[in-house]
Amino acid sequence: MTEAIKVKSLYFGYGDNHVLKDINFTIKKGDFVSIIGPNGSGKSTLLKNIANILKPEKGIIEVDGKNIIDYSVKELAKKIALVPQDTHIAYEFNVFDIVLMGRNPYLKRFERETDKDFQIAKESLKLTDTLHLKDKGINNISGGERQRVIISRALAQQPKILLLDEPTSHLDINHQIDILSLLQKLNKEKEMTIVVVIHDINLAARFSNKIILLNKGEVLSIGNPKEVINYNNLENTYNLDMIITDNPYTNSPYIIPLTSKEKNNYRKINKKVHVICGGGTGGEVLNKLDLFGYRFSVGVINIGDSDWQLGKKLSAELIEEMPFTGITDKAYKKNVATMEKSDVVVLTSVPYGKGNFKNLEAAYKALEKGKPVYLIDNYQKYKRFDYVNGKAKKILDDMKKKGLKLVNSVDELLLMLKKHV
Ligand SMILES: Nc1ncnc2c1ncn2[C@@H]1O[C@H](COP(=O)(O)OP(=O)(O)OP(=O)(O)O)[C@@H](O)[C@H]1O
Repeated sequence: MTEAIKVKSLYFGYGDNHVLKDINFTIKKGDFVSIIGPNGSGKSTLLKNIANILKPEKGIIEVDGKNIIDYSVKELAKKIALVPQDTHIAYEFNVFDIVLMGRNPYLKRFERETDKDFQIAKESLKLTDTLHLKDKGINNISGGERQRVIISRALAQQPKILLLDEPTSHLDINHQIDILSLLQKLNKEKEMTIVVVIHDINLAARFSNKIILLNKGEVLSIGNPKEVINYNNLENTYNLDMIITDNPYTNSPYIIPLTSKEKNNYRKINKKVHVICGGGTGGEVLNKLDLFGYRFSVGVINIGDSDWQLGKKLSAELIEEMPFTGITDKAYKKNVATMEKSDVVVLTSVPYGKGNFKNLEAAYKALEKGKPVYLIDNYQKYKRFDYVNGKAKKILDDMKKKGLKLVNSVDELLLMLKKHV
């Protein structure tokens, strides 16, 4: 059995407020899953359903292949521990006693904790760097310290699956990284399945292998960080303008939200960029040119190509060719004329074959006429990009000698483009 949690057609409502609608997903053993989504999208409610604190209206939740309603409370507590969002505790217990409560599922009625239980509680405190607080009252420590103590209580429970509702919300940046690194360690070394509700999308992308994006009580997207963190998913869900780039240190997607003021500032740029792309290689550059307020054209591009679709959505000027057709002379000439009217020409790392080679020739011509031409150079990622017997490589080498400017990323391109503004 590789499935830790399986949620099938789950519906849940608070009275008439139908919060979760037809939720379906599987979490595998050893997954590190982040649940993200705007306020009120149902994240905490989903977690509480999985922890059997709330009962679904409809649907089934299985843990380790068994319906959660078929577990006894203690048996389920040995499988799953929940760190709730609100860690406030009404009574004045001391920290150590609180963590020791994590051992309850392992004790029989009226049975006292053994040395082993005390040892496990102590180790759990050590893991979250809170052992020094063990004799303090739970309500006489800071919110961040209490959050770490409650995580220790969950660890003392020695669960196979750890559910955490915004475990970093009260933590300073240092402890945020500490706790997430600890979860990562438990995940890797003890194969503990981790499910966190988290607002920080960048942390979610960095630490988890799977993200569930909730919107209005439905799963809008599920997959690895690169599959879920994209413009379409996030702009619609959060109603926000943003830049999505790569975190160069972790190779995970990284978003920079923009205020409408920042966006409007970019809108003042009145320079025209012509982009030669295709097959999705233009996605990031077209989105960012649009966001930063450049006017841009795309071509020659086949109708139906994913970059053509994006260009159309962004209302770019398109120099088109019929689907699966090589570039005709007519389209080539139009492309050359469009480049002449542009301030800058940008080439993505698109592979060249017979069909699109004329685009490279047109760019060469523009460069020779003194037009600034940039290449976003990711060709090292390709096994092969030249399907015209070395002609594409030769023309690019010649262009480099004649002043083709190389940049490594779209962000670097944007910095360079500022010079032309
Ligand atoms: N105990 C409750 N009784 C009635 N309605 C509730 C209750 N708890 C949550 N809700 C409602 O259910 C919806 C989903 O809430 P939930 O807390 O699951 O969202 P969330 O995605 O975790 O939000 P946040 O990011 O703000 O923590 C909201 O409309 C909320 O007002």
